[in-house]
Amino acid sequence: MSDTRFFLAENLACARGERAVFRDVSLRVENGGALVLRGPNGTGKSSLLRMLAGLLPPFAGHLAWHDGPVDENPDRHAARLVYLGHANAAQPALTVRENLAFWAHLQPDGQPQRIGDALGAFALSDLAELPARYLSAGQTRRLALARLLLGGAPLWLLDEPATGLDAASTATLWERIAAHRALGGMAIVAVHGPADLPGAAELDLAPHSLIRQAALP
Ligand SMILES: Nc1ncnc2c1ncn2[C@@H]1O[C@H](COP(=O)(O)OP(=O)(O)OP(=O)(O)O)[C@@H](O)[C@H]1O
Repeated sequence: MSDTRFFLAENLACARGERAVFRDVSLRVENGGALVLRGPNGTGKSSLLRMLAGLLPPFAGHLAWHDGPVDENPDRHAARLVYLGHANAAQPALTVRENLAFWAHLQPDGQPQRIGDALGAFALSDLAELPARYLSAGQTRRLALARLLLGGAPLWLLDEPATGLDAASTATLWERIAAHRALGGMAIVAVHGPADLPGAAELDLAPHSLIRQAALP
C-alpha cells in the first residue's frame, strides 16, 4: 500500500467582498513536494494561501488531506500547517527570543527547545534580546521565517517569503525549504520573482482570474 501523503484543493472559487476573484483552481502537493504560485498583482495568490490555511472559506470547491476532507476536522488541518502572510505578526514589545517563545507556545506542536536553532538559522542570535520594534524590515521578516523551524507541521504556506531579505537570508530561506521537503514536508509559495525550489510545480493564477487587470500605460 502506498504511504503517499498529500494535500489537495479541487475547483476552488474565491470571492472577496462583493467581487469574484478566481475560479476553477485545483492543486495537489505530495510529501516532499512544492508548488509555486504566480500571477499578476490582484489575481488572488494571497487569497488562495489564506483559503488553503483555513482562514478564508472557499466560495466553491473543497480542500482535503490524504486522510479526509479539511472541513471534517479544521483543528487537525490548522495543526498541520504554518501560514506566513505578508504581515509578520511580530509583537513589537517582546524581544526576538520572546516572540519565538510566544509562537512556540501558540503552534500546536511548537517546540521551545528549537528556539536556539531557529535564531541561529536566520542569523538572529545577536538580536535575540532586542525588542522586535527595533528590527529592520528584513530582520523582522527573518524573525517571522524563524517561526517555521519551531515545529513539525508538514505544510508551509508562504506568501512572498523573500520580500525584504538580503542575499544570504534568501539563500537560507530556500535551503530551509529544501531541508523541510527532504524530511517529507510540503511547501506552497507565492512569489513574483525567482524561487529556488527544485522540482516544484507551478500554478499561474492569471488564467483563473476574474479580476479585470487595468492596462498599464
Ligand atoms: N478584504 C478584501 N475585501 C475585498 N476585496 C479584497 C479583499 N482582500 C483582497 N481583495 C481583492 O481580492 C483580489 C485578490 O487579492 P490578493 O491579495 O489575493 O491578490 P495577490 O495575487 O496576492 O496580489 P499581490 O500580487 O498584489 O500580492 C484583489 O483584486 C483585491 O482587491
